[in-house]
Formats: sequence, structure tokens, C-alpha cells
Amino acid sequence: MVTAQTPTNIAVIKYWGKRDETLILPVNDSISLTLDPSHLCTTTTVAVSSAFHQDRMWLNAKEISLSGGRFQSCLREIRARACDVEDENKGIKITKEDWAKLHLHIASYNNFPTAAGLASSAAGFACLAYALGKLMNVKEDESQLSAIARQGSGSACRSLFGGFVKWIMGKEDNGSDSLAVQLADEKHWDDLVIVIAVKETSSTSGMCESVETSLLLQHRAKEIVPKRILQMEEAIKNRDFASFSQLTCADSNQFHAVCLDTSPPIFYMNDTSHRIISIAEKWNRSEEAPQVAYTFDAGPNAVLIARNRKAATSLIQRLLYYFPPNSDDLSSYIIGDKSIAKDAGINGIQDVEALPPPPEIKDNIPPQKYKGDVSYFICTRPGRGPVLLSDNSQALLNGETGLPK
Ligand SMILES: Nc1ncnc2c1ncn2[C@@H]1O[C@H](COP(=O)(O)OP(=O)(O)OP(=O)(O)O)[C@@H](O)[C@H]1O
Ligand SMILES: C[C@@](O)(CCOP(=O)(O)OP(=O)(O)O)CC(=O)O
Repeated sequence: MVTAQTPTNIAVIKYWGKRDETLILPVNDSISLTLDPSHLCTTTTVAVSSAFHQDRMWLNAKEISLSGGRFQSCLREIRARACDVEDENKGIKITKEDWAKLHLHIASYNNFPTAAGLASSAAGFACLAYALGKLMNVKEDESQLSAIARQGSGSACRSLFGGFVKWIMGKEDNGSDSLAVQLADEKHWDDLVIVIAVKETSSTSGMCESVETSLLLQHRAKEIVPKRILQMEEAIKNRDFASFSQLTCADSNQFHAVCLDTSPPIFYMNDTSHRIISIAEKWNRSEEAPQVAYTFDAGPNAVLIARNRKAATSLIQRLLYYFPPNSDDLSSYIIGDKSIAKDAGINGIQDVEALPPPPEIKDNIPPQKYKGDVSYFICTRPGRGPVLLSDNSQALLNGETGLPK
């Protein structure tokens, strides 16, 4: 039995469009930032036993079917790379050939909402590939494992590493060169603070329709992204926040423009998303240098990246000014790293009510507030890649029965 923990990630140069739907091969490279797994992560336990009669999986304590093509691809690919496992003390001997006949039990838990626009599929499939790789003594490195996670969900391949990660689209038809590499680890640019404004919605993907109908997508993949990838790599290398912010915002906006250019058009952002963009743009323009970058995936949640802690405290003040909570319970309104709100002088609802309008609001009429339009905020930072949890008390399967605890 093996238990692993894997982070989620947010793309700053987006993946949108596949050239192969089954292998999940993209039409362009993408770059992401891995988020701290102490705030958003998947934990997965995988177990093997000759007493198991079939492959079974439990997600968030409910049994789910493994018959889908994406799960089957991951299981097939990992089994094909399994090696001998021998542990004399535990009396375990499994040969390379045995793995094809043995069945698996898998239990996984996301410490954040599943299928709500927070990239559970990314953390989930990365954790599955990583945990199975360890269980089956797969000798390949994280990049090779990323090519397996990719077949579960494209963005999952980028969760095999911490820090900044690039998914290289690759050229081969069989997908062997479509994998993730680390650009810089999580310590390289650890001033950054991430605030996610969450409005939970179920996610639907219109990626396939975009590929079929959007001319802008073709132009983006061919002409825009290749240059942006180079500029983004340079910005990350130099910790150049002005370029990083400009590229991140422009790429998110272009991805949503592609969605609008799809037939029928796809709208992922809502009024709150648009308001957050305006707040960030207005604030950035009022300062000498950009303080915050924004990016949105296939849903309305805003992912805001502040240049440092000081900017993050100013950001949280602005966000709470415009989007005060519906209830007086701040502890469930700001989750994750609560120290940012404390630094911003926000200890209770009275501090939110006392916040002055942001200085960039020039006219004397206080701007409108949008109470309750954000469900909650998650404060986090750049995070590390997958790890094994060796303490058996953290396992999600019972070692005796092989069933969820
Ligand atoms: N821990 C997990 N282990 C394995 N698979 C998972 C896990 N969590 C989620 N998934 C898979 O991902 C699917 C949800 O992916 P979906 O893309 O709908 O939502 P999301 O990734 O949470 O949000 P979004 O893609 O909009 O950011 C689940 O139905 C399941 O198949
Ligand atoms: C908008 C995105 O978040 C798209 C992510 O798409 P998925 O990885 O969820 O799609 P599949 O490969 O079909 O599983 C941008 C990104 O993460 O790069």
C-alpha cells in the first residue's frame, strides 16, 4: 500500500485545445504555477492484493467507476511500466509479470471541492499516476509519469512538479514527447501570494468545440503562444513581476476570447469575474508597477497572484471592501493562509466594515459593494510537487481489509 499527496496548479499560459482527444495532446505549450498543497491537495492511497477481485476506486469516500477511458489509459500505461517489487521483511514478492493479473484498490480525497472549477482533476490524476508509480516500482522520473497523468487530464501533467512548470506539447503522434518539466522550484519566487476568489460552479468543458470552430484558437496556438512561452520563461527566470503579470492577464483574457469565439460561444466568467478584472486593472494602473496578476480557468473563480506579501495585504483589503461576506463568520470566508488577512488588519467583521474605499477610486461617490457575490477566498502560495506519506495513519485504505477507512 502506498499513499501520496499531490498539489493542484494554475496555468499562467493556458492549455486550450487538443490535437488528439484520446492521448490528450495539446495544440500549444502551457506554463503553470503549482499551489501549496497544505491548502489545496489530493491524497491518494493505492493498494494491491491477490485477494482483490477487481480494480476499484473511492473518490471522497464514494465508490466511482474506473471504466472510463481516462482511468483505463492511466492504469494500462502504469501497469506496462511496473517492475519487480520485493520486501523480505513483509514477505512481499511481486514480479513484473504479476502486475498485469493483480487488482488494485484506490482511495482518493480532495481537501477542496471536486468538479467545482478548482482543478481537482489535475491534482487527482497526478496523484494517481504518482502513487501507482511508487507502488509498482516504476523506474521512470516525474516527467515520464507526467505523460501518464496527462492521459487522465491534460493539466494533471503539470502537477507532478512544484514551482513553475512547463507542459511541452511535443511533436510525436504517440505522445511520447508531450510531457511536463520543471522551470523553477517553489523557492525560486516565493514572494508571490495567491488569492483565489471562489464561486463554486460545476465545470463543463468546451475545448473540443473551440478547436472545431474558433479561428482565434488556431492563430493563438500558432502565432501567439510560442512567443508568449519564451517571454514567460524569461519573466519567471528574472522574477520580473511586471512582465509576468502582463503576460498572465493577457493570456487569460485571450483564452476567454477564444471561448467567446467558439460556436456556440462559451462564457466561463461571470459579472463578479469581470468586476475583479476591473478592480485589478484599475489598481495596477494607479501604481507605478503592477501589483497583481489575474487569471481564470474554465469557470468564474478568479486566481489573483500578488507580487509580494505587502501587495497581498492591499489586495485582500480591496477584495473584502468590494465583496464583504454574507455572514459574520470570517473564519470560513478567508481560508488557507489566514496570516495575510491578519497582516491586513482584518481580525473580525468590524474590520471589514471599517475598510475605506481603495485610494484609486478618484470620485467622491463610494463604489458599489457586492456582498455575498464571492463564496469564499483561499489564500495560498507557490507549492511543492508530489510527496509520499509514509505514516500509515494517513492512508485512506484499511491495511487489513483493503477498503476505505
Ligand atoms: N482525487 C481524484 N482522483 C482521481 N480523479 C479525480 C480526483 N478528483 C477529481 N477527479 C476526476 O476529475 C473529475 C472532475 O474534473 P472536472 O474537470 O470536472 O473538475 P475540476 O478539475 O475540479 O474543475 P476544473 O477542471 O473546472 O478546474 C472527476 O469527475 C474525476 O473523474
Ligand atoms: C482552462 C484550463 O484549466 C484547461 C484545463 O483543461 P483540463 O486539463 O481540465 O482538460 P482535459 O485535458 O480535457 O482534462 C487551462 C489550463 O489548465 O491550462
